[in-house]
Amino acid sequence: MAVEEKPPRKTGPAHFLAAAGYSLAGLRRLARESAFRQEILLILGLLVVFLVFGASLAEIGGLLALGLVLIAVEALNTALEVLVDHLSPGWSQFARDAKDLGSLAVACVIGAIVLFAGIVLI
Ligand SMILES: Nc1ncnc2c1ncn2[C@@H]1O[C@H](COP(=O)(O)OP(=O)(O)OP(=O)(O)O)[C@@H](O)[C@H]1O
Repeated sequence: MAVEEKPPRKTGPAHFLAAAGYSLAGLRRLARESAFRQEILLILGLLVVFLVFGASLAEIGGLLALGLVLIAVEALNTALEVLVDHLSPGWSQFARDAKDLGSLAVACVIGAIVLFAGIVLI
């Protein structure tokens, strides 16, 4: 297997700009996942409900912060799925465990968001 040479490491402001570009590329990749698009709809839907019910700035900030945590966990879960699919094109127990654990992590954050929204709105 041919090994591609790594580009030289960037430092200082160039590193900061490059990292922002990598994150944007990650966001574009994540946007191809239907689960991610549904999670964004959940956050936006709850945001509208919070605004209609006159939630405080702190409550809206809490929702947005939890939404960012959900995006972060979904990004890591997608990274894990990409690796697992590459390592195990067929069925295997480790692939199943890894994907199920990733799903659990996402489900926990969605549970935290639903709990938070329930507490704010009740
Ligand atoms: N290669 C595999 N070997 C064994 N089980 C697998 C494999 N790929 C997927 N699974 C099982 O199928 C489930 C769904 O996997 P799939 O790849 O369809 O994820 P997904 O539904 O796209 O996840 P998400 O909604 O988080 O994107 C996994 O949680 C796992 O239990």
